[in-house]
Amino acid sequence: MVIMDDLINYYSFTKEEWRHFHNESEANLPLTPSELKHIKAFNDQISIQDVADIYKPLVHMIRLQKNNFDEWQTTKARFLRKQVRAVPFIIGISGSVAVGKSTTARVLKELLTNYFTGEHIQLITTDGFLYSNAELKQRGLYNKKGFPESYNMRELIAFLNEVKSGVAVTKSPVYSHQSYDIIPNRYDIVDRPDVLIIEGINTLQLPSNEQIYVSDFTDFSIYMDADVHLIEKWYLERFGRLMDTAFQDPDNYYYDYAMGDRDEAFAMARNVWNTVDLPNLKENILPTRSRADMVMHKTDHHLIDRLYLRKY
Ligand SMILES: Nc1ncnc2c1ncn2[C@@H]1O[C@H](COP(=O)(O)OP(=O)(O)OP(=O)(O)O)[C@@H](O)[C@H]1O
Ligand SMILES: CC(C)(CO)[C@@H](O)C(=O)NCCC(=O)O
Repeated sequence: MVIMDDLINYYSFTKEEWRHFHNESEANLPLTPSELKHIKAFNDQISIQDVADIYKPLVHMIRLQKNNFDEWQTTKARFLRKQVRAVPFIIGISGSVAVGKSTTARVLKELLTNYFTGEHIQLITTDGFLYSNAELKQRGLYNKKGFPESYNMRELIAFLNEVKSGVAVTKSPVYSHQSYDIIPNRYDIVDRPDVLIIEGINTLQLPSNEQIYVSDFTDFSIYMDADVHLIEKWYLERFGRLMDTAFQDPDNYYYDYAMGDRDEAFAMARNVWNTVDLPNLKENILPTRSRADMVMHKTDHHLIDRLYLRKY
């Protein structure tokens, strides 16, 4: 297997090296109590040291990149004698199921909202573009949820095209982990954001039947990476936590498992990991890693130990 250090087109940094890449004024800005509260509210296990060491320089770098992006959009519009308009900057976050994409996406949203004063930052997940369970069953894909063919990529790309084109009120369908299905007629509204973060296992994929890809719309892409055995551990740990919380709700898809034998429930979860999520990681997600602008590598306790930044 190719490891990232082998790739000649990436800079590789330890956490210690990376944390020095900041702009002095921002580095001195402490995390505000309200930011800390928000971050802890959605994940009380996250390392706040990582938020300071990793995400603050990252947010500063994204600021510089977005400034460049805005300038080029203006220059290009003037060259083409078109009206200058704000074009959303889109950040894609990819990686395995349970590697921590949602957590990273939410931390980033929180920090961007605080540091990009006055700008409108939105976050969506590609989960909403999965086919419904009924449709998946009809297509013989029910046991392939998360695989490239289980998503309506055409709809996802049309959505991103509308967002980039400046269409007001674009609709992103909603997936529920509670019902394990798409919620009919429910949408998240994306309304001309300055930055849109799009999180999902397929944000770096190249579907074979499309001419245009999600990555054609992203301006910065991040791949969350970790050893597969650790990711499996996190998957099962999360399952255990959900067994004690969300699955206790009679409307939850996994309610019967939460009420039944615990070992049996874990055997089922292990089986889903081994037959769906792990093969998907190996066949369809990991091969997209070398297309990312940045790879964040995590180790025990979700701590980030290395970062890779594309040189060119
Ligand atoms: N930085 C972190 N610190 C501590 N725990 C974390 C961190 N990131 C993620 N986790 C935990 O790891 C598990 C998976 O994280 P998360 O739900 O963010 O993953 P995901 O990649 O979005 O997964 P999925 O694709 O299944 O939605 C969760 O239980 C989450 O609480
Ligand atoms: C919705 C996805 C595909 C991606 O977030 C994932 O969380 C999922 O449900 N995978 C299917 C197998 C499983 O339940 O883990």
